[in-house]
Amino acid sequence: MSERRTSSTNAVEKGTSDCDPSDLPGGVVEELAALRVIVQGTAHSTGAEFFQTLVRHLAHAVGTHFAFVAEFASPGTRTRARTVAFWSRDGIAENFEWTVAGTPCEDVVHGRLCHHPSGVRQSFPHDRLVVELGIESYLGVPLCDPEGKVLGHLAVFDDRPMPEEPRRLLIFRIFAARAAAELARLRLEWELRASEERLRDLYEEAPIAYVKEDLQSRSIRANHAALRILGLRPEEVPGLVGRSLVPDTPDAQRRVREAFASVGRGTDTSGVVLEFRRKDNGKPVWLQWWSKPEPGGKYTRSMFVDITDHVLMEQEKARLAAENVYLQEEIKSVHNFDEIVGQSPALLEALDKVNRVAGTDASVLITGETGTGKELIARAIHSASRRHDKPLIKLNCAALPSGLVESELFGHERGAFSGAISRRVGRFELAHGGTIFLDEIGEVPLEVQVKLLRVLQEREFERVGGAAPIKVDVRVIAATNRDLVKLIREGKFREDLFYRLNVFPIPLPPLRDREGDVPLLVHLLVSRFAARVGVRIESVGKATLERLSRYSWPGNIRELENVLERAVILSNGPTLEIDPEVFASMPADRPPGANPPRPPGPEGEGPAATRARRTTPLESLEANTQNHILAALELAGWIIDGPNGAAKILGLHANTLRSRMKKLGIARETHES
Ligand SMILES: Nc1ncnc2c1ncn2[C@@H]1O[C@H](COP(=O)(O)OP(=O)(O)OP(=O)(O)O)[C@@H](O)[C@H]1O
Repeated sequence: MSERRTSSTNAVEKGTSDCDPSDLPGGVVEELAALRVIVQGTAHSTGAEFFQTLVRHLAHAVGTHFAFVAEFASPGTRTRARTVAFWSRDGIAENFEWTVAGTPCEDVVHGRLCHHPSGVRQSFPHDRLVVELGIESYLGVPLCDPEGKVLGHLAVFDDRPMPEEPRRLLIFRIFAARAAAELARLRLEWELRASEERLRDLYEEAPIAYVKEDLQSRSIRANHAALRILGLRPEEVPGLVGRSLVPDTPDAQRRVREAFASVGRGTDTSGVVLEFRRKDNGKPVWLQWWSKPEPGGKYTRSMFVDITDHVLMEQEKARLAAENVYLQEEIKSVHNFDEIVGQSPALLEALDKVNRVAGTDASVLITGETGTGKELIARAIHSASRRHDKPLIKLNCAALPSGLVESELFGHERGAFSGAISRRVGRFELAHGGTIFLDEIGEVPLEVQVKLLRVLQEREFERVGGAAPIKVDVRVIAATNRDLVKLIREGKFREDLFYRLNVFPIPLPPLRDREGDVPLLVHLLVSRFAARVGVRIESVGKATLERLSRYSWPGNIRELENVLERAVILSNGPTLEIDPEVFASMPADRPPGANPPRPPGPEGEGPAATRARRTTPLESLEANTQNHILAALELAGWIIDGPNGAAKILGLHANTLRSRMKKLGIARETHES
């Protein structure tokens, strides 16, 4: 059939020019005429219009009042059919749908040509249309796709008999072949559209983001996931330069440069991690990105997934790791926070300031000679503040080469400078929610002082090599043994930073000004070292204690610690004695009544130190501690806890004091009796 049609079509095309139809046999002439009708009538139409033309011409060609083309109402079932074009007497009528069982179409839809020359009404008395129209005859043929699958059917019918006529059948078959071809084409078109729609839905609704862009990273198309992740509105997509969403940090720029270079070379980028900023709110997003150049080389197709949560987790891990390293360092240095010993007015005045400022968030500047307990005081302020359960992070600014102070304080991005292999979390970030203690603040390089000032004023900073500001909630405590006013005069310290830090100054007295504190410290430190070294020392020799009290201690408590630690290690009895030779060899010893010498270095130029002579009779460490606690209890009216309690005076935790009182047998009755 199709071979004949092909040759006939050619014949029609030729016939109009150089072939005389009267030379051909009769059947072929009929066929040619029918084909001409179809070709001319339907040449420029498709779909519904095509079928309407077809049924009109068919009815005329075979001489019937009625003709239709029908398809199945629902694909996959043959129980119901509906017309796609219906010719009724002298015009196109409304399409209709019907159940094929019990109608002349029933056999046709099952694949058989069916001709009822007459008697249709009698044979199908329940077919409403047949009865209504008074149908007498019927001719129907199935319409099949090239694989033989029935897609629908073509039928002509009439209220007059339709005798068997080869010519009519031939013409009918030609129309049927054309109708079948159009129906098959429509079906294919429909399937194509449906699959395109499915693909579009898949593309649009895919959980993975897809973007098509040119080699300058101008986007052409983006699916919903891409819009959602990048914070874009659909109308912002065409022409948007993807690179404009990459932050201006060395690391982010390098990554995107490398990714684009490899796409430009025609290679895939598989799974690179890129950092972007959302278009709508500038928030950072991290994407794992795959790009593939299109075969033409002009566009790339990219897909990406949002891994921001994962990256943030990694960063938090890095922060915790940094915190861990920091804490490990901290653990190595033993702190005795609750053991601020001393009752000299100079120390009590400093402790009173600690109490007053601890509860506020004010910056504190602790000044004093080396070894006077500045760090101890900083820790005491933090412990008594509302931030006590958050970290206290310390940085000794003098312990680092000046080039590293900035990155140590503020962290750095990967690749911020040569050697910055990975991103580093700075001490300010570690201290978030807590306190940062900047020891030796006078050593901070001028360029870093600017950044410090910004944190103090605005509570934000940027990592070295980073563009995005990082907000922090950190209380700053700084300490120095240098004369900052002098440094300001010399142009080495910023005045504005000084005033910001100096909101609440706490000057710590040197040990030589702490009248009466040396014996207390001696007893505390000797018992601490004895326990550590594992020796039993019950008292300190009278002469030794006098010498210790007389000495001017330019290195303050740290120097006292060193001397006592050495003495404890060398001790050979329950009474600690220090050879007078040791004092003779020490630079700052002074005879009783003599003015104390000034400590070495520029900071020694301070006010003349007061004399600190010790006249306490020799007693055991235990007795001394007992007396000391009793004195504090008396002073506090036997109140242990609270701001004016004995524990506060002694710089001890209330529970520690209670357990010591119990151990030493101190009770109020004892006092009252
Ligand atoms: N009042 C005190 N009671 C008990 N121990 C103290 C007291 N003050 C300081 N110390 C001890 O003295 C040592 C030195 O103190 P710290 O490190 O706080 O001094 P610093 O002023 O910060 O020193 P530097 O200026 O050298 O950094 C520490 O071991 C500390 O525990």
